[in-house]
Amino acid sequence: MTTLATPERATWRDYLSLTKPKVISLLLFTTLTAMVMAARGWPDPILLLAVAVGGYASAGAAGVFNMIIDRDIDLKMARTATRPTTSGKISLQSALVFGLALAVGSFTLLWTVANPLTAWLSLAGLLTYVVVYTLWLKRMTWHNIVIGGAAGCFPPLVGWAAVTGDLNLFAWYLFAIVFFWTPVHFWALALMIKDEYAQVGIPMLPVVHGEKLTVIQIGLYAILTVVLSLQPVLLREVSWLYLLVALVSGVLLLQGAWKLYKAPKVTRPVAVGLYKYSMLYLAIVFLAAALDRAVLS
Ligand code: HEM
Ligand SMILES: CC(C)=CCC/C(C)=C/CC/C(C)=C/COP(=O)(O)OP(=O)(O)O
Repeated sequence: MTTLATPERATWRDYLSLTKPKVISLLLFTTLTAMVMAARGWPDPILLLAVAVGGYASAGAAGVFNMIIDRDIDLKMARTATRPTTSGKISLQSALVFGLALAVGSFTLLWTVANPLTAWLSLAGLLTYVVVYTLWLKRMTWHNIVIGGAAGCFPPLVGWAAVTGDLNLFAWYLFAIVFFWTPVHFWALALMIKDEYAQVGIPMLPVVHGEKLTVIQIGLYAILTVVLSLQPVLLREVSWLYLLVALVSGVLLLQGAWKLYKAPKVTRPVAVGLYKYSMLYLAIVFLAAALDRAVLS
């Protein structure tokens, strides 16, 4: 007698993995620290909680839609091959319902507890990631990261708008810091997995123009990131504490990029080092700005 294999049931962990929780942890960190910067101290705890939940749900929905759209290429890359959308553990329909529920829930929560601007900014981040990056540019041009990377710059605007109901020049500087940081973060990683991208035909910079040009671009974007990160000091939005931290962590970022440039050949430890440090760098800069504005002003 033959027994029919029953498909493995998806658990809550599978659904959680669709939201890319590790990536969201840093996105959300930029949102919550931007709230502290805007409030110059602790924001209202109910607002903080609503923005944390709404921000997670919005970025999570973006991750779900990305995994639905990209399941053909995700299946062929070792890093992404076991995602529930590629293994079939979560059906397309279930993923779609989950993503839509997160997106609608997030928009409603942010609109009602924060304000309409916050809800719209969050939706703009989601749409930039899904439509501009995933659907439009990712498979078309190596500029995908620079232009599509704007998606990841919305979280600090979301946090700022939730507290103030508005945006100012300083909030846009936070956007710009993440904007110029993203290519450093992503291309350092792309250097290590360029063969996988080449295999599935994704035109990431190291695949299209090689390692040397990628390393030069990483250096230029690292310089722009550090220069931009110092501008809020000139605007007197932050003071000596932030200046000190941004300078030291910025020098370390530049050092990482320089090490990559000087190496005769890109080696995994150097690229991994910069990739990992890039994430610490962003967290440190945002934390320093939040502390500076909360404690020193
Ligand atoms: C277009 C923009 C971006 C692209 C294409 C990108 C791409 C990636 C990729 C492919 C990974 C590897 C994930 C894995 O190992 O499965 C990664 C990791 C990560 N990214 Fe990004 N990223 C972008 C922007 C951002 C932004 C704006 C943030 C946060 C502010 C961020 C935070 C992270 C974190 C925290 C990780 C580590 C996740 C882990 O350890 O598994 N990324 N990114
Ligand atoms: C405010 C708001 C909702 C903002 C959303 C911002 C957002 C979700 C940014 C995500 C960045 C990211 C993980 C890109 C990787 O995509 P990939 O397709 O290149 O990576 P993969 O190969 O791991 O799927």
